[in-house]
Amino acid sequence: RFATGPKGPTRLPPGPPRVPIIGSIPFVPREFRIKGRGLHTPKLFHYLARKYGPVCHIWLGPVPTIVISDAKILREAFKSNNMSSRPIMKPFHEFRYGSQDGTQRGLVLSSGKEWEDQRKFTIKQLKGLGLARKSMESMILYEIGQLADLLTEELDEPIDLCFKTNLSVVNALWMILVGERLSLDDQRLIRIVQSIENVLKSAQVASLLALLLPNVFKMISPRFERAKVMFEECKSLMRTAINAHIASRDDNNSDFIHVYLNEIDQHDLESSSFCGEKGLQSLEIVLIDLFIGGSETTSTSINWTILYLLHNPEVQDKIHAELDRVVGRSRDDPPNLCHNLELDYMNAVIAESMRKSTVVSSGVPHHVDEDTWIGDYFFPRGTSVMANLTYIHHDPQLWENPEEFNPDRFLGPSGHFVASPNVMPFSVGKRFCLGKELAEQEFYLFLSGLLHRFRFENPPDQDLPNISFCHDDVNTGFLRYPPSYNVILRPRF
Ligand code: HEM
Repeated sequence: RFATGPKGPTRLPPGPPRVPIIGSIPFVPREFRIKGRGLHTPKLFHYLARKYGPVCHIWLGPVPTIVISDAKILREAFKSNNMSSRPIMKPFHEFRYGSQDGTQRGLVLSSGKEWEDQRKFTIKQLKGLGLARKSMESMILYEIGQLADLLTEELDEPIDLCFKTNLSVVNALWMILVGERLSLDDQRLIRIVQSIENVLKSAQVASLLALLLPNVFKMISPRFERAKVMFEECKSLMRTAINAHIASRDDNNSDFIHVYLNEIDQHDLESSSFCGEKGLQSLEIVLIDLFIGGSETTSTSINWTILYLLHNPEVQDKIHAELDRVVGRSRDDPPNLCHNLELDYMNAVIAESMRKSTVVSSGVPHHVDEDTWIGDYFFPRGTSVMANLTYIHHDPQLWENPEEFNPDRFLGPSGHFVASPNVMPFSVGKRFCLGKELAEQEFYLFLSGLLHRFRFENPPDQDLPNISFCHDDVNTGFLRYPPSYNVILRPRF
């Protein structure tokens, strides 16, 4: 396990004290502990960064977690091979065809050669399936058209957009991965979206503690059983889709499941994660990882952006003016990927929204495999490492008035969009989000497509929810959700 001295791992960076087994939890100030829901991780990590500096630690149970809150150090650290695996996450290996030692199938929680092989294959296939080709774009545009038509039936009245955008984003992914187009009221689609939502909501970061004390957690927490049921539901949906592909193997088919099954056929070495039954299990979990990784993240980012626009109507006016100038005002010609190059203000709004919302607020934990120095900071073997992305996105040394929603910070002197390396919602380094390119394209196409068709307004009787970071009381989980709100859609033409 970790490099220990008589009092635990040697040379940990600064951090709060701890007691045996439950670690630093008793020393976490009350304001960051939310009854029944665990720790408010984004706020707690902010507090740790301010109190203990850019690299500090906290004991979440019996294992120390190092929290990196500095953009430069994070880039260096996550570039290292020594920090690109995941901590052993028992008891979740039980859901994911894992072994007793906690190793598991799939992309998000696997490590070593299995992770490398699965990641390399998935990235190659996502590209091959058309990320760079027209087909992917037209699939997403079709979904946006469907969503816009559905929303047209609910114009001029307050609606909650979240579930609808989520349905649409999952449907686009379903088409890309499974090769099947579902209608937005298809009961299967609704079940998939609900199951993914439930898995994510039951997997709070606070249950990190649970991961670290797996047997205690399993015995006492109803959350574990709930998460297990939800995950099994997702698995059965994926297995049905895989079996349907196996039953009708068609060489003209080029969706993800099809190419993965072809890959399984190429492997007969038992040690390979693509071999035989293990390959089929890997495919199931990879699909779930892609759906879980790619659905709520994208739709939640869209929902944050719409809320920022309700707070800043002048920003929405500028977007509309730019869309009218670059794209025009015809329903038959929605914004596409070529327009993106000319939509500087839209790109600035997206970057600012990604910065402010940071939907995956602390990334996914990494594991230190070998003692490692990053500059002056020592990372002992066996510790977990988390990226304090929300803090980096609000770091006053990087951002002027970080609480302000100000897309202009990403415009150069001639009004062109200038990206910043310090906006890192997809994390950085060896393990950065493998869906980044797809997510960026979807986010841009959905947002610009909806804004092309509609104007978003705050219902007259609704007080806009407070969105400042210190008022965020809802977020204890892996994802940072916006507070719930309604919106009125007005047609633009
Ligand atoms: C706005 C949308 C998204 C955001 C903000 C986001 C963010 C992230 C972050 C922060 C990580 C953790 C990286 C790390 O461990 O350092 C991650 C991992 C991952 N994401 Fe995304 N993501 C998004 C969309 C997507 C999409 C569309 C997909 C796929 C369809 C996807 C699939 C994954 C997978 C499979 C991983 C695990 C990668 C690995 O462990 O190697 N994500 N994402």
